[in-house]
Amino acid sequence: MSLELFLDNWPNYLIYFIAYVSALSAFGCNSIFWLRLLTIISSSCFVIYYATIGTEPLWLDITSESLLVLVNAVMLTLLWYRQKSIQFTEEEKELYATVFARFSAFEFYKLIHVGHWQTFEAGDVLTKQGKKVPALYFIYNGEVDIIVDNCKKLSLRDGYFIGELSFTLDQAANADVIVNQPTRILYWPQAELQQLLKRNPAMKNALEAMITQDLAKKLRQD
Ligand SMILES: Nc1ncnc2c1ncn2[C@@H]1O[C@@H]2COP(=O)(O)O[C@H]2[C@H]1O
Repeated sequence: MSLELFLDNWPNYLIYFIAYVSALSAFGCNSIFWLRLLTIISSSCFVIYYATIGTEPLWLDITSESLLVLVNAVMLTLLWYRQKSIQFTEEEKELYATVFARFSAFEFYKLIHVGHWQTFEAGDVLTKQGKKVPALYFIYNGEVDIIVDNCKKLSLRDGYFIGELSFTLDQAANADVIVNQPTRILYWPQAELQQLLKRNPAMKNALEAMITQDLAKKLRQD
């Protein structure tokens, strides 16, 4: 390409460059929102490029790129509408903002949907050492005692998971866990949570990362 030709057409090449970089970035995105938005930007630029680069507009390319813009714009609108219609309680909003920020709003909604909120009273037993654990618990507000071989090892307060070991390793509980004051807990029955995570690999990764962080915090306490 001669310098003269390049200088004559530089706005077109710039548009092509933006389209190409946007498409590349879209392929590298984990977030469906950004993937769709970048695809819209990329395909819109390609439409302009194909409309202006030749002596005649390239109608076949313009049509296929326009369809990509249309499909992604519709899907993005649906995504926005779905996110907007999700309603969380005050407790759930706080949890989402502080602890479950790795999840998208819709993923968190699905997580909350299979979960149950309950206020446990002092003396309630969450897990029994050597017994199967029915659920994965998250302490929202309160305190529980961890008891191993009838000996209290420590107490855990807000922000800790309980039952994450048996959930991850599919084993019996390694401790009795007993609530020692009225404690607000969000819990997920193990089987239902496993099913949900099987259908949503991104959620599985996010929860595993949270459990890893939780275990690291617990190791520091020991
Ligand atoms: N040493 C410990 N420190 C913190 N938490 C513990 C400790 N031992 C047991 N737990 C918690 O008690 C739970 C008992 O059930 P899990 O073994 O599934 O998961 C265990 C942890 O959540």
